[in-house]
Amino acid sequence: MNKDNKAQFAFGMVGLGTMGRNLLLNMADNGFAVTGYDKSEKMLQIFEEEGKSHNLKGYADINEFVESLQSPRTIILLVPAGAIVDSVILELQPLLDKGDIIIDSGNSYFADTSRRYLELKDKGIHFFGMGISGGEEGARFGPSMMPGGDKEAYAVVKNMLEAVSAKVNDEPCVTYIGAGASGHFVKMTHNGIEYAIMQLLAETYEILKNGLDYDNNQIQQVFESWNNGRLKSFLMEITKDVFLFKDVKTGNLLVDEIKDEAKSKGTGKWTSQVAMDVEMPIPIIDTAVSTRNLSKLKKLRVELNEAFGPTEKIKASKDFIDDLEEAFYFAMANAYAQGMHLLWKASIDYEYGLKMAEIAKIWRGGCIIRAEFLEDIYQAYKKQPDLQHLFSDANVQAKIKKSLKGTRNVVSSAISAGLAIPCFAAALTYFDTLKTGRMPSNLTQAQRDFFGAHTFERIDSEGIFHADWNQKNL
Ligand SMILES: NC(=O)C1=CN([C@@H]2O[C@H](COP(=O)(O)OP(=O)(O)OC[C@H]3O[C@@H](n4cnc5c(N)ncnc54)[C@H](OP(=O)(O)O)[C@@H]3O)[C@@H](O)[C@H]2O)C=CC1
Ligand SMILES: O=C(CO)[C@H](O)[C@H](O)COP(=O)(O)O
Repeated sequence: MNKDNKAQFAFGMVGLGTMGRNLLLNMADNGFAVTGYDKSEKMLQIFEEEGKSHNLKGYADINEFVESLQSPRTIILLVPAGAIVDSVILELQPLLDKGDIIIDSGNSYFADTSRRYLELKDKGIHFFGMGISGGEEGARFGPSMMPGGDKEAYAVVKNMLEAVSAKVNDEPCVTYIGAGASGHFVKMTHNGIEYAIMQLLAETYEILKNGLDYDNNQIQQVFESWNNGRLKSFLMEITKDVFLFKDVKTGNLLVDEIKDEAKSKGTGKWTSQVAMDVEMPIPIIDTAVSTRNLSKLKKLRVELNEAFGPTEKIKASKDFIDDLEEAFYFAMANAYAQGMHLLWKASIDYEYGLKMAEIAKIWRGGCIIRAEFLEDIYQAYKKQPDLQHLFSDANVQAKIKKSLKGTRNVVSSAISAGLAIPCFAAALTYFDTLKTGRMPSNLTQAQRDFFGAHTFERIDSEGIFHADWNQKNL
């Protein structure tokens, strides 16, 4: 540390918890001069201890922290989303100069990012939202990052972000996402897909455990074999390992000792809420959010389980595990397709200018939803940048077609046995609806017009029509 020159660090981090500390250490590993600020003394100590081989420093005083940064000051926030981000910005603002940069890298709600950008723009401070994914390990050794908004400020940090990000085929898993709050919108959608895939893995576990009576060891083997094939993904990989992890307290497998009530921090819910706002159907993600909420109704579930009785076993054919692999592939593909479709629509409605291929490309490494299948998504949008829906791509279509038979067998067998597979079922019914040339929605329109004079359109002429349904024109 150079004591004669106070402003010695190139990048500063506010929040030295799981993500902030590890990203900062990653930056230090890559040769960047970094400093951090956290109100927790404990976090500062851990940070300095873990980073002792580097020339870095942590501050408990925000004034000293800001003074230690070179101009233009570049400060990344990795604090809990919501009011804390506003309070940190409020503390920083009087200490900053025009041209300084704040990057919010937490899971902030995208509308908050738009508001903060405008508030800080008035004061001459650059602000942009940047989603980050990869958890603790990703932050430490290479995350996927989704910066969007202020292009001028992005140019200042581009090289650093590319250096610290994950790499796939030597290409960085970070790119300029688009205008406005697009970085946080894309990260929110990433998390929506994350919820869907996690729920599909949970339902697969349910089928194997309660439908087929597999023990944890057998379940682990199924996931392990799938992870060596086209279903290879980060979530599949960690899930297979969960089934081997021993509880220190009981010596049993830890998974069996964990309560069946799933918590959430909000990004999945926001994805569903926003999808409703922009009228994009993403029922697998919606169902994954609702299923976490259903899991919280433990007392009611136990009461109704006693009232209605247990589920039955699945009468499995010898190829059932192969069918299950197809069903997982099918439902997973639908989940990614729904997320991408939402991004396609948001890009139009919010004028984000998203490059869909680039998004798939930077999700192939570093992030929680990284998966083999993202290569197919990347290639599809690379070939056709304006592709509305992933399932219009010929390569994806061919693969989906091949997995349909197994999917129908798994979904119908599980439903017949009374097993709860909400996301598998949502995937299949979404797909079947999407490929219905003429839906029964003409009846919905007739009903709306009948009870509320809401009008309808006709197939044989342009215009808006209303019928006097009470005349009983039978
Ligand atoms: N964990 C993950 O896998 C991922 C998290 N994220 C997002 O990243 C953000 C950070 O998450 P994560 O690192 O897990 O959270 P942590 O809780 O581990 O870390 C947040 C840190 O910020 C500190 N902090 C809180 N308020 C202030 C303040 N006013 N000034 C300075 N420091 C403060 C906290 O201190 P204290 O504990 O004392 O309050 C804590 O050390 C969140 O938005 C999260 O959603 C994004 C991707 C992955
Ligand atoms: O952003 C993440 C990964 O990409 C976080 O891990 C995410 O916040 C987890 O969400 P939840 O707590 O709602 O399951």
